Amino acid sequence: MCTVSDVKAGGEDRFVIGVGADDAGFALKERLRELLAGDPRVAEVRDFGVREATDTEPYPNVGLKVAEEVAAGRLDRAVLVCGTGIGMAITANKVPGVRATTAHDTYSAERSVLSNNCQVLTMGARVVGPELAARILDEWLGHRFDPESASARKIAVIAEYEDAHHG
Ligand SMILES: O=C[C@H](O)[C@H](O)COP(=O)(O)O
Repeated sequence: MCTVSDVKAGGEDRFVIGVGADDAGFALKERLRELLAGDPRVAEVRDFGVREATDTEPYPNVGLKVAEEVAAGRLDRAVLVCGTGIGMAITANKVPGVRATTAHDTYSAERSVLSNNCQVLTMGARVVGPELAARILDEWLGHRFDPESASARKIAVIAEYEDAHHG
């Protein structure tokens, strides 16, 4: 499995993005996966399942698998979908170094990157419709965190706590 750094080493600046869902989020994940596959800002999409709407794999199993890939540097970002997005966010945030957020509007999607440097976006298929979800995804792909920004020192507090308590 090539790592993100391998992709980046080739001068590739586009995202390597993982997607995952549970049965409640399967259909929306499939739609977002297709959008990502056709987006010029995305180099590769890796699908961590579920692969059918009848697969009742608990969402934490999928969320942890994807979040660990982000933490390991094998994914730049990830999109996780469940019924509300909440369970996937709670799950992904258990992995040290991962910042996941649920966003059901474009402003939150923008600030999740620019203020919070979130690598993981979660959405709830029972909360947001497919067209708005597509808009939110498009907004999210359009921003990159600025490590020189004023937000960086605030995020550093989170990282320092993690290192001190989970390092
Ligand atoms: O956050 C949890 C998700 O919304 C999941 O899809 C539904 O979980 P539940 O079946 O425990 O309500």
